[in-house]
Amino acid sequence: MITVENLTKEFKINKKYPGFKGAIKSFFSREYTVTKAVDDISFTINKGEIVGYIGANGAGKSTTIKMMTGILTPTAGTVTVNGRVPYENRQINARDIGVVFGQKTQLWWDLPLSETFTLLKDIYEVPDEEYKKQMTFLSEVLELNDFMLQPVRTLSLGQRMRGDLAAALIHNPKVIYLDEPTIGLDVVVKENVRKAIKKINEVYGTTIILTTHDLMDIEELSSRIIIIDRGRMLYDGNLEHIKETFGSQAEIELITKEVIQLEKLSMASQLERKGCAVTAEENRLNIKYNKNQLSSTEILKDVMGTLDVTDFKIKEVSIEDIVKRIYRNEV
Ligand SMILES: Nc1ncnc2c1ncn2[C@@H]1O[C@H](COP(=O)(O)OP(=O)(O)OP(=O)(O)O)[C@@H](O)[C@H]1O
Repeated sequence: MITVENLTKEFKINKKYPGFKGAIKSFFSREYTVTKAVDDISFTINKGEIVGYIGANGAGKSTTIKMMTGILTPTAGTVTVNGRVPYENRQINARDIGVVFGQKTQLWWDLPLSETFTLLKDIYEVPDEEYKKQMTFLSEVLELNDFMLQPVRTLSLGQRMRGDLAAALIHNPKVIYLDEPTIGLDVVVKENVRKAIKKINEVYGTTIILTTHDLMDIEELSSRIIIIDRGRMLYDGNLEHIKETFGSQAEIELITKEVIQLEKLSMASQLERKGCAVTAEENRLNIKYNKNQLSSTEILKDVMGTLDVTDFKIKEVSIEDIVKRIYRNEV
C-alpha cells in the first residue's frame, strides 16, 4: 500500500548575515546551509494498518508526511502510495488520501459545517448516493448532528476537530494522514476522537498514519510505531516489543515509619549486588531494578523484613519514558 525507500529530503537555506549590509550580502550570496530533514528512511505500510509516526520536535515527521501526500518532492529515494508516486500525480493522489492537521483547519471559517461538506463533495465529485451514505456514517461516528448547521468559527475545538476529520473522509480515502489529531482537546473529547478513528479503520480498512506527541493516542490506536530522530529512523516495530525490549526497568518506591540511613542497611547493599539502584531521602526509599532479573515480590520481601514500611508503589516504565530514553540515546 505505502512503500518508502531510502527517502531523503534536504532543505537549503540561504546563509544570513547580520545587519543591513549583511542583509544585502545575504541577498546576493550563494552560500547556504543544508538541513537533512529526512535521512535515508525506508518502510512499508500495509492496507488497513494504523501506524504511529513519532519523534521529537523537528525530527522530520511532517516532512515525511508532506512527501507521502505529494506536497514535497524528495531529494533522494522514492515514495509510492497505492502504486502511485504522490509528488508526480498530486491531483489523482488527492482522491485517495485524506489529511488532517490538528493545528490547522481545512473547513471554511464562515460557512456552516454542512456547507463545507457539500463543497468538498463537489470538489471530489462524490456521487449523491455515496455522499449520503458516508455522511450518515460520519455524523453518527463523529456525532456531528448537534452542530452541523453552525458556522465553523463558532465551533469548539473538539467540534472543529470532528468536523475536520469528517471533511477528510467525505470521499472515503484509502489512506488518511493525521497530524496531531487530538492536540488541545480535553480528555473526554480525545477519547471520542480516538474511538471514531478506530471505527473508521475497522469499517473501511482505511490505512492510517498518525503523528502525535500524545503517546496515549498510539497506545490506544496502533500496534506499530516508527520512531524518527533528526531525520533518521530509530525504531520500526510493535509497541509490545518496544515495551519488552526497553521497558524492563521498573521502580519501587516505599515510605517508611523511620528516617532511612542507607549506609547502615545491609539489605541495600545486597540489593545493589543484585543489580538494583537504591536511593533514600528521609523516609522515602527508591529502588530501580530490572524486571527480567528480579521480581517485585523478591525485593519487597527483603525490604519488609528490615524496615517498617507504611506504604509502597510499583512504577512501570511508561511508553513515554521509553521513547524519551530512545530520543536521548540511553537505550
Ligand atoms: N521548508 C523548510 N525549509 C527549511 N527547513 C525546513 C523546512 N521544513 C522543515 N524544515 C526543517 O526540517 C527539520 C524537520 O522538520 P519537520 O517539520 O519535518 O519536523 P517534525 O518532526 O514534524 O516537528 P514537529 O513535531 O515540531 O512538527 C527541522 O529542522 C525543520 O526546521
